[in-house]
Amino acid sequence: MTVLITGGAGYIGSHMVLELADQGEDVVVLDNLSTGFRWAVPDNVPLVVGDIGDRELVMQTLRRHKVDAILHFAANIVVPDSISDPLRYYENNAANARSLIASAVACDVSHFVFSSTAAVYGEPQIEYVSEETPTEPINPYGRSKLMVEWMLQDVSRAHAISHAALRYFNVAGADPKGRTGQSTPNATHLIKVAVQTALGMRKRMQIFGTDYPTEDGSCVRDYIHVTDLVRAHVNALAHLRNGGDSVTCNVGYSRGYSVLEVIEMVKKVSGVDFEVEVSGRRDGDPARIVSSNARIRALGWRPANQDLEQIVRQAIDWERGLDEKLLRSSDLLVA
Ligand SMILES: NC(=O)c1ccc[n+]([C@@H]2O[C@H](COP(=O)([O-])OP(=O)(O)OC[C@H]3O[C@@H](n4cnc5c(N)ncnc54)[C@H](O)[C@@H]3O)[C@@H](O)[C@H]2O)c1
Ligand SMILES: O=c1ccn([C@@H]2O[C@H](COP(=O)(O)OP(=O)(O)O[C@H]3O[C@H](CO)[C@@H](O)[C@H](O)[C@H]3O)[C@@H](O)[C@H]2O)c(=O)[nH]1
Repeated sequence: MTVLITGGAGYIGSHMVLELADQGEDVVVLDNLSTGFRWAVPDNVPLVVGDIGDRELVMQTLRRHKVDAILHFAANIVVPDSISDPLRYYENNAANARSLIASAVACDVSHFVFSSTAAVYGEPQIEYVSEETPTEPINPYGRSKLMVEWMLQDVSRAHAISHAALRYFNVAGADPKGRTGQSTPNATHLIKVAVQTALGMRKRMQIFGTDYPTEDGSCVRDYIHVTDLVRAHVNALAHLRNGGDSVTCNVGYSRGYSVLEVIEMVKKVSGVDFEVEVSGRRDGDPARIVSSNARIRALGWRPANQDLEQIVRQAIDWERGLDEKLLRSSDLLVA
């Protein structure tokens, strides 16, 4: 039994590859390297460079490697880009996912684990978001992900394929052994931006709003370490392989930190009092979004890396080594 990991050369997917390879699972990666890196896939893991929307290539890969499960990470992920170029997001995140699911059904793949997002909830006015909270996405990114959840629900009813939709909260941190991490050059995520500012790669950073109805006025998020996140996929896959029903689960720590708290932590860990300016609110930011994680815990998931200080320390360590890694990588030379 082989697991196909789409987007396995990207940030989260490359951690998933390492986790499964460390466990001795047979893995194959499909990635078009649009935002991923060849070096992020270990040499002993087969990498098929191509697109999830390429039916022929996908079906050939599924058959050749006798794939029984797909972990589908490949997508476009920048919310503001999804607003300025919605059709690209519907094409890649929804239409290409439809094509991938069709290939999976045609090749009798048994299980499908999908990278969904807390963005499907929109702006919930609730302290802890459960999977029963209404899904009201407010941008094309969140909508494109919700469409795939719907497709999977219908397809799992009609065909012999079970699925898990995992709604990630805010993913951060890096592989504790330093093998991979968040490498996207222009990433917009708070911890990445704050770390880059601490390391002098940006002159200053902005806080998008301090007038929210939260304790200190800045937005509150549920930051989850990427290694705990990928372990949730291991639990979800085991559940499906043991004959469990299709399931939708939040994956977060059920604990919120404000933007100001995160920035303070990055300053403390880096020892650099970098420049921060308060600017206006960013479009589409909910004031607070924190998970209830009872359902994924019921599948046996137990987080192990909840310490924000540790998450930030590993993000800093990774960023420090990244420049050299990018310079050495053939991806950059090709670009
Ligand atoms: N990073 C977060 O905080 C976060 C939060 C919620 C959900 N997610 C979801 O997790 C998944 C992984 O995100 P990430 O942060 O690792 O992003 P990423 O950009 O680092 O990884 C995406 C990978 O998919 C590949 N890819 C994109 N389109 C493809 C296609 N059509 N065919 C083949 N490969 C393709 C890219 O080259 C890249 O390697 C995404 O589905 C994203 O929506 C991420
Ligand atoms: O330079 C920055 C960057 C971010 N923020 C704030 O920090 C918070 C977190 O922002 P960010 O790290 O961009 O994450 P989110 O917008 O919460 O979205 C992330 O988390 C979602 C799940 O909750 C995923 O779906 C998205 O892909 C992922 O980008 C928000 O309040 C932002 O306004 C700043 O103040 N300054």
